[in-house]
Amino acid sequence: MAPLQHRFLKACRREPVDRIPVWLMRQAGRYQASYRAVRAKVSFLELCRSPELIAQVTAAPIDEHGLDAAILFSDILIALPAMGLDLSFEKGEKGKGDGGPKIANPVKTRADVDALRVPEPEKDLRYVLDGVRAIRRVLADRVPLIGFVGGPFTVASYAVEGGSQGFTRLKTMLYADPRSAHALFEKLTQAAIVQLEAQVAAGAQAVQIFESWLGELGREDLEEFSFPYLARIAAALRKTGVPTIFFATGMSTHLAQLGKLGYDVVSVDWRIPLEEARRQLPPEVALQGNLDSTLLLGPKETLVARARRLLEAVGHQPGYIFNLGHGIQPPTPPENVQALVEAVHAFRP
Ligand SMILES: Cc1c2[nH]c(c1CCC(=O)O)Cc1[nH]c(c(CCC(=O)O)c1C)Cc1[nH]c(c(CCC(=O)O)c1C)Cc1[nH]c(c(C)c1CCC(=O)O)C2
Repeated sequence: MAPLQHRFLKACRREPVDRIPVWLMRQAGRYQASYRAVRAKVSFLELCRSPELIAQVTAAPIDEHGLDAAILFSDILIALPAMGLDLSFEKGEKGKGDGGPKIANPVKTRADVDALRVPEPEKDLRYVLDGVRAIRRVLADRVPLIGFVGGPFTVASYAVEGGSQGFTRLKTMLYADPRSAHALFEKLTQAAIVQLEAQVAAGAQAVQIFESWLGELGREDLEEFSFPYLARIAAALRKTGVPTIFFATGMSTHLAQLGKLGYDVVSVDWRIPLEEARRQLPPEVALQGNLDSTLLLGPKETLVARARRLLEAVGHQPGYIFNLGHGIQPPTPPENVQALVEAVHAFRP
């Protein structure tokens, strides 16, 4: 199929589609036996640094479940080592859940911020871009490839806290040392732009910004510390010509503002009825979301009924991409992913 005619790209541009496109955040991951088999042999970072394995795990959910878009297998923290931060992923301890990211030398002072380097993607992150090129070869235009980076606030939360341990240090920096916070967001904005430009140049056909934890901020802080940077990323990406998707959680109270940042698609979480999100976003912005990922744990009948409700609510208007409100949870039965994709494709827009 001609690449621009894929239903996912058409929906991003708010053109009519034959079926509602569906892809799922974390569609390549631990709920799949094929992914667990790869991870039994290599660490998470080794996986992220191998172009061949990146292509293999990115394509697996397309082959296994018939999803309408692939998402680059990587991580929002992948550029931090090149920027000067010592990143590792801890192995999950038995009974303590999964291992999370850890940064041994988190950003604390203005000097730490100034020492951060903006990465040079073709040099520092060559394996990501070789991964993008390898995925395009493996996919052979069956479905489009989505590239991504983390949003400045979400990446900063790991860089400053040293891992997944809340937001107090970063938020304290906003109030106690706003100039350093701005300098940090400025660096992360530049890093986001150069990475996404390089991913598009290597073959990514759409891009998504994962700003997962932005819902931590209130309106005043969003206006000062986040929206200007997000708008700059959107403006830079517009020049690349590929559709742009903005994703965050906990942001349902700010949809009118998010709709003005310049992204083609806004992805919303499960906290807001989808038809309400549709009314609050400007008509020129497409909508993605918003099934609660817990529904994928079952029962299947409830999952399918809830998916149909979303489709009936917004699927008859152009500009809708079916997705979850956040990532797939590792205990998800693969047959439920299959049932969900079939239910979305059975709907007539
Ligand atoms: C916050 C965040 C991270 N990474 C990401 C986010 C934003 C999205 C979100 O909110 O979930 C983004 C991400 N991480 C991963 C992808 C791949 C693409 C996809 O399939 O969606 C994407 C888009 C792989 C991954 N990234 C990670 C895994 C699990 C690693 C493993 O195999 O053990 C995967 C598949 C590890 C990771 N990476 C991160 C954390 C906190 C963790 C540990 C928690 C966890 O295990 O889920 C940082």
